[in-house]
Amino acid sequence: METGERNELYPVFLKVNNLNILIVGGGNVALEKLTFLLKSSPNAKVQMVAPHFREETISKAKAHNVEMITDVYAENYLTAKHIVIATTDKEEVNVKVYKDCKEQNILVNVADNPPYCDFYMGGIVTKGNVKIAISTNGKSPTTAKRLRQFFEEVIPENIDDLVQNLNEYRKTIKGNFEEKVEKLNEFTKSLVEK
Ligand SMILES: C[C@@]1(CC(=O)O)c2cc3[nH]c(cc4nc(cc5[nH]c(cc(n2)[C@H]1CCC(=O)O)[C@@](C)(CC(=O)O)[C@@H]5CCC(=O)O)C(CC(=O)O)=C4CCC(=O)O)c(CCC(=O)O)c3CC(=O)O
Ligand SMILES: NC(=O)C1=CN([C@@H]2O[C@H](COP(=O)(O)OP(=O)(O)OC[C@H]3O[C@@H](n4cnc5c(N)ncnc54)[C@H](O)[C@@H]3O)[C@@H](O)[C@H]2O)C=CC1
Repeated sequence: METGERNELYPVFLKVNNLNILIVGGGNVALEKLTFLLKSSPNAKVQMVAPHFREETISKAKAHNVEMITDVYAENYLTAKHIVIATTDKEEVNVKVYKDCKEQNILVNVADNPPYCDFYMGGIVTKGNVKIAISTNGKSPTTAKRLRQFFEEVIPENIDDLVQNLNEYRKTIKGNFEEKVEKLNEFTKSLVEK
């Protein structure tokens, strides 16, 4: 069914190893969000705060130097944070996290709760230097997951060779900016010609 709706979210590729991320909660949802975050960005700087952490969450966190603080959420944990993900089983705690973040202009995602998200986590495909992020505008996370699996399958592993080769080639091209752009476009046009 064509509804005429359009995804107006703006994707960015964050250097999360330069940013301080807080995950509130240490249960199943925290583990899911942490797992996808670290799968894409193994060096992300993450701190977690929860009164209780599940075993699997602890193993994952330890393997990636994620700091775990055993405590209930309090506003002081937002200090110096850029991005916060709330995953607790207490609606009122998640809403408090959301409001505290809004007051401090910190980007916040209440997992699985779109009205309380400044941004959504997406499906992510990584092949060497190439990364594709997928969003269904929050309409169907399952579709995002299936598309991620589809692109993981169809995008060739050696796509990174093309990137590396063109990176070398662009260093060797002489001339001004326009001439370089023209050469690179000429060199790669067969990729999009039917
Ligand atoms: C809006 C968003 C906000 C956010 O959390 O950021 C959101 C919201 C919700 N998710 C829900 C459930 C599920 N989420 C998944 C999976 C993923 N969810 C992810 C992102 C997002 N989920 C954001 C939108 C992304 C977009 O725009 O498409 C992915 C892509 C990335 C990630 O989690 O890091 C990751 C796949 C990663 C991968 O595999 O690559 C599965 C599938 C499964 O696990 O098999 C299910 C069960 C099936 C189902 O319900 O569809 C529910 C209902 C909860 C309830 O029942 O109450 C809501 C709430 C609602 O929709 O209202
Ligand atoms: N598990 C799932 O796949 C799904 C869960 N949900 C909902 O998401 C919420 C979380 O689910 P789970 O992660 O499975 O629960 P969980 O019980 O595994 O984890 C909840 C976490 O929140 C922490 N927590 C509780 N109070 C806190 C506080 N004041 N400050 C900081 N942390 C606190 C707990 O210590 C625990 O680590 C629930 O409301 C659930 O209904 C929704 C859809 C799917």
